[in-house]
Amino acid sequence: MEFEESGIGEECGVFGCVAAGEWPTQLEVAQVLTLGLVALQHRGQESAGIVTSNGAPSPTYTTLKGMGLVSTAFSPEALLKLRYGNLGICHTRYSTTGISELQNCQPFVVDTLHGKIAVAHNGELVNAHALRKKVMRHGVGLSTCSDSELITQLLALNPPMEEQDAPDWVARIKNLMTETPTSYSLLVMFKDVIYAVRDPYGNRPLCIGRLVPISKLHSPGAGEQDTEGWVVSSESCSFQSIGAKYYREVLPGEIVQISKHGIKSLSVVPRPEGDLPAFCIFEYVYFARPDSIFEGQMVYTVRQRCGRQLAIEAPTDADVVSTVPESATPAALGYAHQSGLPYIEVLCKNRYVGRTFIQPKFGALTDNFAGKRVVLIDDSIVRGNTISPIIKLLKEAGALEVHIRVASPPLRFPCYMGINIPTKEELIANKPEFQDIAGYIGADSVQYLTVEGLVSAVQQGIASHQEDKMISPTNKSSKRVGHCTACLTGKYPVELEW
Ligand SMILES: O=P(O)(O)OC[C@H]1O[C@H](OP(=O)(O)OP(=O)(O)O)[C@H](O)[C@@H]1O
Ligand SMILES: NC(=O)CC[C@H](N)C(=O)O
Ligand code: SF4
Ligand SMILES: [Mg+2]
Repeated sequence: MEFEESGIGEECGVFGCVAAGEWPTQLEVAQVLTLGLVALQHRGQESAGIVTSNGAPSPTYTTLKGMGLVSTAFSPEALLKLRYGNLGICHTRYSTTGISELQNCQPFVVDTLHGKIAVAHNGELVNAHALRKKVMRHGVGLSTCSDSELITQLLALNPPMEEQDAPDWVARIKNLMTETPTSYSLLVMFKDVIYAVRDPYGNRPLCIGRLVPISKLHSPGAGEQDTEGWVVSSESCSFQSIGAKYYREVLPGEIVQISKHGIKSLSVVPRPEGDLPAFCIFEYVYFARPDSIFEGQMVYTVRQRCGRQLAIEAPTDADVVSTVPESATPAALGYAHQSGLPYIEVLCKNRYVGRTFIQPKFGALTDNFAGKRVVLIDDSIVRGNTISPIIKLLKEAGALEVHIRVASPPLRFPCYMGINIPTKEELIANKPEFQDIAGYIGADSVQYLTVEGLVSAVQQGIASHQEDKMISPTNKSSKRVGHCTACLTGKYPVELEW
């Protein structure tokens, strides 16, 4: 069998739920957690884990972990064990630090001076190596190579300013933020609350939703008194599958407490003076589900805008516009709309062929394009493994010309913040062949969206009221909008130690 990798690795998904009102709750917290996690499956398929708590003063935590997809990681019998949960957090993993095995599977649960905490993490610590040594110097033993275990242990450490008798979680989380600037979106469960945390750069997403009765879901009159519970998720797409209303995003550097009494913003930790937020721009380009909302805008709409911008920057003399399914479709529609060319489908994707299994992944919808000049849109070219066989297929099936337009700039640099990008040498944009990329992949022409074009397509939809919401009284630097583009530009949001 022949294998050839394509694309860039996903990331992780975190999800949490706290039942509102009286406990024990009537809300099926375990079911909400499982459904929420299934909706984040695109962010990681290696393993999954769920931890629930009954929320009592000396709480009982129930933990389930398994390898593979959410649907296969837990047996129905095992899920029954979670039924007394009044709150819980869960995680679906794509490993970046520490191999894909059960002991690295999240959430991590450790006992601290004040009781057990459970931690779910999306991201990757840029200073994990040095921090590991530092923590070990304190006499803390680490049982895995995972940076998420490191976060858990850092939270368990007494911060310098803490009192002995009661834990000060804000102080502990701030201490973590002092030790490591990025990249993490975290859910920390302690007894009867969940702390939702985004690093000061806001590199990874995190948002909050409100569970309301189905009858009130679409009613504008549904008020706080109708709240059945609170949910928190890497992406808002999961709210649709559990009947929750989008509430708001957790801000960069913010620590939000979620309890049965509601949502409370405890603090917003500032970035160093002058530093902009650095939300991963590739969430918009490729990772996120198109029905998710970031920074007040739907990912699908941003992808369409990228396609429109691409049509402005790289117009093509052609007959039809099409997509490399799945994720490039909104950009292709945007390109078609802007260029005035008709949009048609030229490829049929076999959804049962895995990411690394070379061919046949696509079939040609010959009748739609034989004898025509095709502009084919993809959202990204990474190694270049996907696009070449497609061009060959389309030409053999009768396309007169195939012009490739890419709705993001060439990827040239590795990511150290939670995404597995191939090594520099593996990236097609760094190879000598890139000088004649069209000839190399067999296209009639190839053009990419510029960095400026991508950034403007992303940022023009961030409404000024959204920008205002990002201002915190203590942190004027969070006033402005900013995105990480490091894999495209080599400009990392923080100075790297290697
Ligand atoms: O240049 P390469 O290394 O081949 O990778 C680039 C391709 O990988 C991704 O798609 P993927 O096949 O993951 O599927 P999707 O578009 O359906 O999400 C991306 O959308 C590109 O099409
Ligand atoms: N992709 C991620 O967010 C991974 C989280 C963490 N670094 C892990 O490897 O488990
Ligand atoms: S380097 Fe690229 S993939 Fe990594 S966080 Fe930045 S934009 Fe996202
Ligand atoms: Mg693709």
